[in-house]
Amino acid sequence: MTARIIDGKAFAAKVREKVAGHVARLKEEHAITPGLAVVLVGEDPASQVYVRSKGKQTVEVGMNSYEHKLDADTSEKDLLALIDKLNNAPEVHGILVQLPLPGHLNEDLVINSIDPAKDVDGFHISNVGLLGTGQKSMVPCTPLGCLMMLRDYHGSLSGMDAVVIGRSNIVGKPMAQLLLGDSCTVTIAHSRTKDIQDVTRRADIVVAAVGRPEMVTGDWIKPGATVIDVGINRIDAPDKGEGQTRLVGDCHFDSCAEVAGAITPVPGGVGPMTIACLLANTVTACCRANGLSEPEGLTA
Ligand SMILES: NC(=O)C1=CN([C@@H]2O[C@H](COP(=O)(O)OP(=O)(O)OC[C@H]3O[C@@H](n4cnc5c(N)ncnc54)[C@H](OP(=O)(O)O)[C@@H]3O)[C@@H](O)[C@H]2O)C=CC1
Ligand SMILES: Nc1nc(=O)c2c([nH]1)NC[C@@H]1CN(c3ccc(C(=O)N[C@@H](CCC(=O)O)C(=O)O)cc3)C=[N+]21
Repeated sequence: MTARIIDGKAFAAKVREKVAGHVARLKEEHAITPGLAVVLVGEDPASQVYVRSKGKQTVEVGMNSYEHKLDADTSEKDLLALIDKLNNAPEVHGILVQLPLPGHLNEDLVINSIDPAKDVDGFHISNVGLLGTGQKSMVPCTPLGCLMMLRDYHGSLSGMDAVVIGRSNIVGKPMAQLLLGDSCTVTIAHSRTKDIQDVTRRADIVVAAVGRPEMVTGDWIKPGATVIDVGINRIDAPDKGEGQTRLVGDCHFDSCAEVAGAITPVPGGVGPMTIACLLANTVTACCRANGLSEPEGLTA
């Protein structure tokens, strides 16, 4: 079998188009421009790339982008003061604090200081609790993007066996909640899972969010299953020349694609959908903040 490739890049472009349509409507009918504030502490080069690309795409869909770059040694007090200012700024509808934060900053404290209504990452404990109890919330962007692609490909996910590899608060756990919400039978695997290949081989859907380059190989996959590769790993690529690197996922693409029914590539899979969902969440947050009906099909 050769898997169908789920084109996250093309899907993300469609989501951004929808978002742009809603932004135009908000501007014309209500004179409101949605605004997204991104806070970056420190100078991690990978984070800088993401922040730049988020800012660019935010502007491309017609929203306002506010970038706040703080020194790596910024105090917790100063960061919390900035978040407080953004919480109270009416032109800011979404706030994202890029993770990971430098070690001296308490991530939980910082995230929980964001107004939950502006928490477009969906990481605030209130949003986590709302998602876990099936109530309306802000849904984390990466799992939301995965869910959109799965729903688009399968239609209904009801009754499917899904295995999520990874139990982080930002990907694995919310992904499992969303799949459960769509009535999958969900298993969460992690570094202590025994005979993990046997677990994944039973799954109709495998979502890999591990952070280990190409760990999941074709023999882990049931023939015809759908593989969603969340991993973003930069590895050395001496074949491309000295000092060159390439991006790979947590799944070994070629061997998985031989067995799977469908698979997302890296790059061009989950990554672009994550940013598109961030923009979607910002529009949703803006509509809710203004008591307007929220766009359909852009949230879970
Ligand atoms: N495409 C996108 O938009 C995004 C991509 N990512 C990427 O997704 C990946 C995961 O990110 P994140 O969730 O933040 O990572 P974390 O490091 O927070 O979590 C990794 C999870 O994988 C588990 N794990 C580690 N090693 C193994 C193993 N050998 N077998 C089984 N499970 C294992 C860990 O288990 P345990 O809990 O037991 O330690 C943990 O639960 C990374 O590659 C990251 O770059 C992340 C965010 C967005
Ligand atoms: N508060 C917070 N929210 C996040 O959502 C968040 C974060 N912190 N910290 C870092 C991770 C990582 N992340 C990615 C987003 C897009 C791509 C993406 O677009 N990737 C492209 C390739 C980009 C490249 O070439 O480097 C692709 O997969 O095709 C990747 C990774 C969001 N994260």
